[in-house]
Amino acid sequence: MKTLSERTLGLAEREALEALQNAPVTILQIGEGNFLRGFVDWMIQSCRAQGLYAGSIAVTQPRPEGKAKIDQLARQDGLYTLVTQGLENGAPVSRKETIQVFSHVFDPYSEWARLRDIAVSADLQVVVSNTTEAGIVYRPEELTDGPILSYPGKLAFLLHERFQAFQGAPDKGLVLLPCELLERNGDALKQVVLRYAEDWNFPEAFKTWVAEHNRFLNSLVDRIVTGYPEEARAEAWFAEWGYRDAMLCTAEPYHLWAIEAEPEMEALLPLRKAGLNVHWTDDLKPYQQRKVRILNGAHTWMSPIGILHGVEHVRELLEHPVLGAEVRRTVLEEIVPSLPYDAEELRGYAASVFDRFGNPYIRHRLADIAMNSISKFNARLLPSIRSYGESGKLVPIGLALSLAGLLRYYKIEKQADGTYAGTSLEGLPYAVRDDARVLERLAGHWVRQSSEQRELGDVVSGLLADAELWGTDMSVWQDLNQSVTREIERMERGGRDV
Ligand SMILES: NC(=O)c1ccc[n+]([C@@H]2O[C@H](COP(=O)([O-])OP(=O)(O)OC[C@H]3O[C@@H](n4cnc5c(N)ncnc54)[C@H](O)[C@@H]3O)[C@@H](O)[C@H]2O)c1
Ligand SMILES: O=P(O)(O)OC[C@@H](O)[C@@H](O)[C@H](O)[C@H](O)CO
Repeated sequence: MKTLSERTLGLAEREALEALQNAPVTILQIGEGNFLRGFVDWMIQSCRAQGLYAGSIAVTQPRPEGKAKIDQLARQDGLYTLVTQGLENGAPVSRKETIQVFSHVFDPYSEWARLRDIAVSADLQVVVSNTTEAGIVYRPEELTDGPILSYPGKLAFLLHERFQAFQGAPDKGLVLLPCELLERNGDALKQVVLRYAEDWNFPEAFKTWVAEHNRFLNSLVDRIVTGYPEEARAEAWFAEWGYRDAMLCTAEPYHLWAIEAEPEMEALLPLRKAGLNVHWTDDLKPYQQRKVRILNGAHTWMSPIGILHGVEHVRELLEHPVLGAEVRRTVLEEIVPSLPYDAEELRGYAASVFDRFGNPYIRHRLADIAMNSISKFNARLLPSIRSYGESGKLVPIGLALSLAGLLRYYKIEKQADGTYAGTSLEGLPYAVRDDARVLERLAGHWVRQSSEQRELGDVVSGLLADAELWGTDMSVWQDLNQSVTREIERMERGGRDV
């Protein structure tokens, strides 16, 4: 069977592809991952299909490891299939689209000059990225003629080239739209870019141009993009379509992009005009807190606990007689009251989130969500716990249970191959993926339980007091040590799962 490429397209699609390949590159995309392909690229496709957008996207991967995917996408002439499945206004929908938005697909490490040429082109207007939360970080790097390794470093270098090419012209600044799930992601990116500019002794005039004539927009993205489906489902689709697609991506119908900028930005990106659920807003915070604390908080509540109980997917957990009810109750009775917004509206949002989690067409693996759970816990659940702890109130049981589940999940040991693994409540091993220093630290806490024969309560207090992990000392919050210890003991006895 053939693989999706220009050759598998019909005549009209082939003509559209030719037009795309000749379109100006108005957007540079740093990131070949599932999320951008199931969200931003699909939105640009929608604008183009309605004749609202004439530009095209050049896409590169942010780090050397992404080369295989970029090469595959290039072999497919930049084409991939997006299947959107789920409930829309209560009715099932299943849409298949061939996304055609990429006019250039290349590896920036072997084609650095090509990336530079795009960065200094007068056509370029926007840079979008998604490099995970780990991508927007400062790591000291030597200034060379390129390639620059990190994403913010690349951006600092490329903006400097652009600044020089246009002699700092105010109207040649770019709009930067990072999609990483970091609070105020635009501000974070700008800060790191300016730090590289400082390190590399770029002139003050450049830093002023970056700060004043480039727009680093803060935004909040919301869509569950589950990437390549299970093998059997993919194979069934390929048989039906008559071609294979290694870049196939799946997503839910729901989407929201809240962007802190004035609605006039539509002149650049006509997203609302295209009928997309995009909100230009002057205050992102309510969107951010609502989504991260409710949707992502529920995900991070259920992943460690679910894995410990042998549950594999989000929907399966929601259907679990004990855990499903408990996660709903925790969100509605503990997380919602901890947020400073209209409770009715928040409950409505939570209900829509549970509907999305119950989407029968997508299987969202808890093991995928569980990656980097410590930083996720800190961003998603800890703020709710803190709002009780710091006001001297008892941390309610569902939130204490989330912490108990997390700590028990990270009861890990280093394996011969350098990876870390834990053991589920049923005695089955599972792999734990997180930052190397975090894993070492957590394994260290737990190893003391056996080597020094310490009580579980002592290990839990040591863990809660470890501000290196949480950025705060949680052991000072009323009775939290006791309730977390009690929940771990109860879990070990199978107490909540009968
Ligand atoms: N998938 C979703 O449902 C979803 C929804 C909203 C937000 N997000 C955000 O998108 C991010 C990526 O999700 P995805 O589904 O596209 O995953 P993915 O694995 O398909 O893509 C990850 C991307 O990040 C890059 N990357 C990974 N680690 C990096 C690092 N240390 N430095 C630079 N680049 C790095 C990879 O090269 C790749 O481009 C998530 O971390 C999350 O913040 C995902
Ligand atoms: O993508 P991650 O790994 O940062 O987080 C896993 C999920 O919580 C996340 O992808 C949500 O599905 C998404 O944020 C929904 O918009």
